Amino acid sequence: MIELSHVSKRFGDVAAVDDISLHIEKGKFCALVGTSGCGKSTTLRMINRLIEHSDGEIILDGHPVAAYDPVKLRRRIGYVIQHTGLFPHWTVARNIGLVPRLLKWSSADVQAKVEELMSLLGLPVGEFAHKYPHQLSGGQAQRVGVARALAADPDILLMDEPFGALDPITREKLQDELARLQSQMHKTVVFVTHDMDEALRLADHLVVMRDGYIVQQGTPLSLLQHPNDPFVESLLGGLERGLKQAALTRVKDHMSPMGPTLPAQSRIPAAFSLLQGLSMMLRDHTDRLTVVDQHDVPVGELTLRKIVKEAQPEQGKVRES
Ligand SMILES: Nc1ncnc2c1ncn2[C@@H]1O[C@H](COP(=O)(O)OP(=O)(O)OP(=O)(O)O)[C@@H](O)[C@H]1O
Repeated sequence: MIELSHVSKRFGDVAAVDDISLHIEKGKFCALVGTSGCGKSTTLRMINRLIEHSDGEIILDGHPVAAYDPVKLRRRIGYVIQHTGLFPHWTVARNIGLVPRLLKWSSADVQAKVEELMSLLGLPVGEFAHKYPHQLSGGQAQRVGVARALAADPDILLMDEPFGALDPITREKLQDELARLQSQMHKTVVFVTHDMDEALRLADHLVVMRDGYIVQQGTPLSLLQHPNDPFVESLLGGLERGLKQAALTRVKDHMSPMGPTLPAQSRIPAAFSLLQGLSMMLRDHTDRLTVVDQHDVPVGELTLRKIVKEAQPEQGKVRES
């Protein structure tokens, strides 16, 4: 658990972070979003004490960060940045094993951990263990960066624009993989991004910052339903807010029981989103879909009427998946 209480950071006369309070529960994914220079990276770096805060208190697992030895603190917190920060003259395997070696793990344990993480992140050991960073694509280097951050099995992972330098397709792929890893590992993640779609896709808790302070925070769906400020509304996509909300809402939570009429021909898996349902209706020129489970067995139906109804803020439900 991470708790920031009335935290500020001044650089001379500049208030980079101004009296922010934030509670991040254990195992949750928190995304910090906002325009350039609003204090996102400073907030992140105060958590692992790369930057010391000027005021307020930052608590990790019940203890103020100020009470930890900064070097030991950083070894137990994973940290991933945009340009990986890999050592260029070290192989992939050596880069990933850095922190376990510093923690004096045995070489057998380091090697086992490195191999486990490489396969978890889709980097076949035989192909990549002995490569150097300059021999990797941007996406592969970023995977190595994530593996290195996870090597000592930290409870907390800080990620500063980790996918910011990647092309959109690689970026989306790594977002999917991070979501998959998080569903298995349940780390407490603090993730900085400029990209609202990335934040909406990954976060349990979304924090919108401007000029050093927090404008609004909550679940992605609650912010989409009730932005409290024109700045938040425009960051959330203005007119496209309804579509983003539909993208976060699962068919299974809003389908109706099978009706007495013949099932619709078009079928949608229950795990898909209402946005995918809407797209399928447009493609198939229909206002009704049969919802199927993972074995392709019909379990309900989804109607256009229901999607439109769910898009109303009063009717929407907060996402729990
Ligand atoms: N070491 C420093 N010395 C002086 N000012 C700094 C320092 N680091 C950051 N700042 C200032 O603090 C403010 C917040 O910077 P920060 O890097 O946290 O913003 P950010 O939201 O992460 O920006 P970006 O999205 O562009 O990375 C900016 O005005 C920046 O110029």
